[in-house]
Amino acid sequence: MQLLDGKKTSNDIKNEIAIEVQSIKAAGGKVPHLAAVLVGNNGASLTYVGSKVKSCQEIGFDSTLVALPETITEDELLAKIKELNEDDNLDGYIVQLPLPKHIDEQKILLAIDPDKDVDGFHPTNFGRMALEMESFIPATPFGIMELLERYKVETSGKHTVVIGRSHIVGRPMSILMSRKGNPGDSTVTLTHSRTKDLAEFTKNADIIITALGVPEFLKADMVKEGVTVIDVGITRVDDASNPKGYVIKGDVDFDGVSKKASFITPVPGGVGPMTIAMLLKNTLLARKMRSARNK
Ligand SMILES: Nc1nc2c(c(=O)[nH]1)N[C@@H](CN(C=O)c1ccc(C(=O)N[C@@H](CCC(=O)O)C(=O)O)cc1)CN2
Repeated sequence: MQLLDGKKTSNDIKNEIAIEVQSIKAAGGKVPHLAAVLVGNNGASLTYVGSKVKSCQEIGFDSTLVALPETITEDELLAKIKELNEDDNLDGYIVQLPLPKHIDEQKILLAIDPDKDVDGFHPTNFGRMALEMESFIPATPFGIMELLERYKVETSGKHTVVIGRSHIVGRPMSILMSRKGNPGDSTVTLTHSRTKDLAEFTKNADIIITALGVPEFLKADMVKEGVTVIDVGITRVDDASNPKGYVIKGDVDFDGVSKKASFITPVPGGVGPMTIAMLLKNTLLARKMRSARNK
């Protein structure tokens, strides 16, 4: 069994980007600038946005944290988005999800300038991704593709079962794995909460990508020998004995499934850190595209 080490791989990617930033600086160019919009005080979102800003500082990007109160109205947030779209000093930005319930997420994501949409959630980028054109690819699926590539996992002609149809992970993942190329060229089944007999699909899968958010639901008897398992689930489970007050659990019963798997991601330290690294990669791409447009 080979562990797909997202922590190590994400550090490699950050180092590679840091080297590119040094060359941009040496050539007198402008370094990439990422902004992160955080609405409210959701504990997990604070952690993730904090990591995004810290990573920018580590690799030499400019970064801006736009922290807004939970009580902000939809119109006020849309006004902020307009400001960020018009800010010439900014290459890309993200709006951290989830947003408070009184704000229509879809409306906010639609308002983001597709050229600055480094999360790749705008329909323009989503459509370009589906059509195999250059675009920003949502960071979590992009990170999974990068792990498969760097660890040379064979995906061509394989049966990939994706569990979960969220717009952030499952749906884009199913598109990427069915696109031409390597990784890709897979035969994909997208399963979800209404799928009957899920285990019938997982038992026949060569590759399973699970993004359900149900701790340890994928058990050893639901997979075949030699399977590749990508665990996107990150659930915080209360644990008074832990100094943080919680432990992080993936969707996969790691101890059981890893005995049958040929490749598997851990949680934590698998897909999560890759999400941050690929956001930085998208931001570097945004900078390059902007400087090419301004020539
Ligand atoms: N605008 C966006 N919102 C959200 C995205 C996104 O890509 N764009 N994805 C997730 C949250 N996320 C990044 O934003 C994210 C999730 C997890 C990790 C991570 O490194 N996890 C660690 C565990 C850390 C912990 O929870 O203590 C791990 O798996 O090792 C990074 C980023 C939803 N929102």
